Amino acid sequence: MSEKVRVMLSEEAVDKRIQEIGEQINRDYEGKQVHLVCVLKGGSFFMCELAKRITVPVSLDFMSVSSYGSETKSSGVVRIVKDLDEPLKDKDVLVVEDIIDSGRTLSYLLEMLRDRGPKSLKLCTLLDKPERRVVDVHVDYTCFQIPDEFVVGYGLDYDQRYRNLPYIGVVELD
Ligand SMILES: O=P(O)(O)OC[C@H]1O[C@H](OP(=O)(O)OP(=O)(O)O)[C@H](O)[C@@H]1O
Ligand code: HPA
Repeated sequence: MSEKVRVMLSEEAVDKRIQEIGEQINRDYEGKQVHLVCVLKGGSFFMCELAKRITVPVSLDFMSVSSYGSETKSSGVVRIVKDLDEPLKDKDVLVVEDIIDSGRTLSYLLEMLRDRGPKSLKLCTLLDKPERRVVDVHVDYTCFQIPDEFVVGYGLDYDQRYRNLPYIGVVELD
């Protein structure tokens, strides 16, 4: 059996939309410094492209989380695998993610980060699959809402592969 990737969102479409979102962030954060928090691994490609388009002062930090074992996955409890290097106290924090699916990861993570006392806390995602939502999450910036299909590329993986594709695609098996 071989795999093919069907393009859902071309590289040009993704780049154009990231530019638009970057401009919106520049307007919203005028006069401030935005502290971007990247959720690894998937968020890293989007974070880099977004950061290049932001013209207000930017600082960056990275964290990695994983759901607890399969039994508790549906509880949405996440374990910090790599924590942030810096405190969030009094910072204007913008969490950058590749995708919001059930909403469990981000809902839990945002609560955890809010407890660290940022001045503001917002969420920016490359992709959102609203049909899959189980837990409500307020998303401040969404590049694309997509249908309920398993996507790869731009940081998103299928069994750790395809993260490096410069577009968003759907893996199809022949
Ligand atoms: O809304 P949810 O249903 O919680 O799903 C979204 C989460 O799943 C993906 O991460 P994943 O665990 O695949 O990690 P990765 O970024 O390292 O691939 C994605 O990056 C989000 O963090
Ligand atoms: O569609 C997806 N693709 C890759 N990883 C994911 N994690 C949640 N949804 C997805």
